[in-house]
Amino acid sequence: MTDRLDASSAAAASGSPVSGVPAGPTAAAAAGARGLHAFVAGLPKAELHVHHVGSASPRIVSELAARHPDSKVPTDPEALADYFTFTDFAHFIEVYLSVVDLIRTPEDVRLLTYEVARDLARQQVRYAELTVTPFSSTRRGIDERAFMDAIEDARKAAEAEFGTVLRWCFDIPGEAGLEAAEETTRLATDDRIRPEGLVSFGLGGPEVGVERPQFKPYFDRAIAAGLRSAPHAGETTGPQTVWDALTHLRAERIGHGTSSAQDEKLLAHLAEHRIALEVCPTSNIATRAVRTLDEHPIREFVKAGVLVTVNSDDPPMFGTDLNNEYAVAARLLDLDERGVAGLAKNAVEAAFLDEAGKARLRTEIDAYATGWLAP
Ligand SMILES: Nc1ncnc2c1ncn2[C@@H]1O[C@H](CCC(=O)c2cccc(C(=O)O)c2)[C@@H](O)[C@H]1O
Ligand SMILES: [Zn+2]
Repeated sequence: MTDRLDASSAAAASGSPVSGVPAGPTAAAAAGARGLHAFVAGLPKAELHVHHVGSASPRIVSELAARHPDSKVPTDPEALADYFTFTDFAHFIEVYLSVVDLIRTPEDVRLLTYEVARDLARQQVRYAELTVTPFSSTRRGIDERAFMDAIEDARKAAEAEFGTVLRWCFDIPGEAGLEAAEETTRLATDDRIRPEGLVSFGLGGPEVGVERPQFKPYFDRAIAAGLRSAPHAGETTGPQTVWDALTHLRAERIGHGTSSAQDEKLLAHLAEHRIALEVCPTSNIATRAVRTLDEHPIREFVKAGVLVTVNSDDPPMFGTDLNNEYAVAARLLDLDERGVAGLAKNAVEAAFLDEAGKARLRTEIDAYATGWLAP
């Protein structure tokens, strides 16, 4: 499909004003691409779909692997790149869990979290909602109180030292079933244990055979406790999974939602109700959820007026980072700098952040884009 959107319609559809023009297919485009990468690198950003363990850098993973020689995870960063090559989604989960197995002490948790925050700050990420799976750590023997203290300690240090604001999304690893759902809900709603930075509740892992409606009681409890709902859906299964997340889990945002493009009514519903899709282009290719980037449905989403946010999911595992995901989205949507700034502002609109915080981020993005584009 080659229905290329020009920057104006793309950015307009994505909810932000633009007067930019699409880069032409010439040397100017090459210069523009270089300029665009530089623009993205400095652009203040918010990231809404990025996993805690999935963000462990090769350096951190190899350091943790060295601490645990019994692990099959390579200690050599180069070998790790091969190790992070997946044949399908199930293989991705298997590799993901082998990294989860490396996180064995509260010190491992704090080191991981602080370094992830450092990597986000390096990309000018001012605000990130990090998806954390506490069940996977508590069931592996990490004390729940120590776990919460470790992530909160790193969160506060990151805000003080990097200026990056972190919030948590606690997600249920759905394939682990209702035991995991109960434990995750308890950790997310018990005021004696839930961390101050917790804002949302999610559902991750394989979708095949993991029907969303069964988790309704747990999402009801989390929402009643003031948490926002942002489950994965439509990543490796069809649009019905997205419908189920909307109707049974009262999703306010959808992780991936890739298969939404197969259902016109669903696209219209998402657009009408401003339910953001947390789009992670390279993730979808790496896990084989989508065959090639040119076949990625992000253009259909924008064309349908859906609120599209750009995210990295598990960046080191997918050989990417958030800046690269913005560059990929800009290429697929044929965006200039103003259009890319519009994507950043989409993430601010969809963030589970108070209005004052959103206003600050919007001002930062506008000031940066204006400064960049000034003659
Ligand atoms: N793109 C992604 N799409 C979906 N999820 C993703 C993605 N990236 C990262 N995740 C994370 O993968 C985990 C999967 C954990 C899991 O399935 C599982 C199954 C059985 C037992 C246990 C256990 O811990 O004992 C865990 C989830 O927690 C989720 O947060
Ligand atoms: Zn994810």
